[in-house]
Parts: sequence; structure tokens; C-alpha cells
Amino acid sequence: MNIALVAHDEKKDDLIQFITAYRPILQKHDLFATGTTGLRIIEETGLPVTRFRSGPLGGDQEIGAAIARDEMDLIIFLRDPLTAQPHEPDVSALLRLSDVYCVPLATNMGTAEVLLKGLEAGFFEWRFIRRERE
Ligand SMILES: O=C(CO)COP(=O)(O)O
Repeated sequence: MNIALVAHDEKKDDLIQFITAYRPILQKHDLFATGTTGLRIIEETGLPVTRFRSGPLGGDQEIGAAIARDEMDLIIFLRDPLTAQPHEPDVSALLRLSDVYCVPLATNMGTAEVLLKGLEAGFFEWRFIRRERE
């Protein structure tokens, strides 16, 4: 599965901890991330990550485009709910496209844990089945 990992600055430490804890699951999949988040993941976990541009420079929109092309299966986007983001419209657009295309998306660690456990249990196989039928 293709998994996108994104975190706003105040949530990047949380995301790194989360990835470290769930590395046994995540390392079986193809990982993507916005620029700065991706760099931190690569440097601090050693996992291979395909990096898009930084979020404020279009990275959220690149992930949105990948969703529209049916190239993302799961998004973990740890948003900072307490800080205004200059690129909020891009963030909203990414969330909207995940709803348009029914791509599972977590915006906090609690939901992210449930999704990764579901991924490991095979709950995402429907995505392959749907793709084969289309
Ligand atoms: O701002 C972001 C998502 O909206 C994240 O971008 P960076 O990973 O480049 O910090």
C-alpha cells in the first residue's frame, strides 16, 4: 500500500515517535511524505520515503493529486489544531479529496493507530479488490 505521512511542525516529534513504534508495519509499505516531514523520517528512522515538496510550497497539493490518481491508500496527517497555517486552503483540499475518493485518513495519533492495526489485519485489501474491478 502507498502511505502518505505528513505532520505540521508542532506534531513532527509525535509523528517520528509514532513511526518508530509502528516501524514493523510501516516498513512493509511504500512511504511518501511532504518535504520537511519526509526528511526528518529519513534522517531519524532510516526508512525510505518518497518526498514531495514542503507542505506550504505545494506538498499537500501533490498528495491530493496522488489521491485523485488513485495512488494513495492511507494518509496519516498529524495536524496542529492550535496554530494557523498559511496554506490552510491546501490542507483543506487534501482532506476534501480523501473524502471524495474514500481514502482512509487519520489526523491524530489515536486514529492513526487504529488504521495501522487495521492495515496489518488486512482491512485494506478492499482497495486492491476495487482497483481490480475498475
Ligand atoms: O505543512 C505541512 C502540511 O500541511 C507539512 O509540510 P512539511 O512536511 O514540508 O513541513
